[in-house]
Amino acid sequence: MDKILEINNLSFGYDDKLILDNINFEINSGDYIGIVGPNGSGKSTLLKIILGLLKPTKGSIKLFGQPIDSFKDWGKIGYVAQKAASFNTSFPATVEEVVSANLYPQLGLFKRIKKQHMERVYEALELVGMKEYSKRLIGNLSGGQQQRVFIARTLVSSPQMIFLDEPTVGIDIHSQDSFYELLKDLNENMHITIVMISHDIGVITEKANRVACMGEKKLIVHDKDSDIPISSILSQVYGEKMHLLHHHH
Ligand SMILES: Nc1ncnc2c1ncn2[C@@H]1O[C@H](COP(=O)(O)OP(=O)(O)OP(=O)(O)O)[C@@H](O)[C@H]1O
Repeated sequence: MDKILEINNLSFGYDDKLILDNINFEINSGDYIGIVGPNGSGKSTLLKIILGLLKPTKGSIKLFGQPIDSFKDWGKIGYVAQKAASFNTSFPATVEEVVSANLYPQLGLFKRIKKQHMERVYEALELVGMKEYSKRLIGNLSGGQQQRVFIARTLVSSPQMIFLDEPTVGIDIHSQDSFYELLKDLNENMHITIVMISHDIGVITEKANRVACMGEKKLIVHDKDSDIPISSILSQVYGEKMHLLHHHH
């Protein structure tokens, strides 16, 4: 199996406050990983380090076999943030403009987008079921539809791995279900590796094939087919609060 992310002995702190303490973690091609953990445990910090936005204090990270410092192929890695609640209804960009904006890093800043590039945009929108909304303003769509557009936006760079940071916060339950169907489809049929941060342990344990649990500055990884029940790992990290968090839809 191809390792697409390798983290060795990683530590990180903001100023002198240690957040991650000697973490080891690997992601294989085709994984569907959920990252869970209490508020403030360091999930977003870990993600920012993996995306090259923060530098580790100690340890090493390899992306697709390459040390992160010399890694250039960022198109292989997609990123979808929390629901872009900040779009107001008159935000002046259409769906196809939002998606095609992600073509510029590949084209170079001053190249024009041509017809064949727009075909990729429409293909991506078709894949996420949003092609008919191409000309609509992004701010006029529901939260669930916007998240689909943001998936399409990452797809135009043909990513092999997509990170999502609490992508369904503020999205109604039916749209959440179809959003998870889309992720499953990307993972199983397009073989895109999915790494999703979520507070919803019920969803993560159901959808992901590995769960990485952040707590006490450490990351504990649980495989779906392991003999150890996931509840024992979660209760180490969440303690007494766990029964409040563990629910299924
Ligand atoms: N830029 C920063 N400077 C200093 N401390 C920070 C900074 N960003 C985050 N922290 C602190 O680092 C810790 C980890 O934060 P982080 O956002 O990574 O946690 P998280 O697990 O993603 O939390 P949540 O689930 O609430 O989003 C928290 O104690 C937070 O207050």
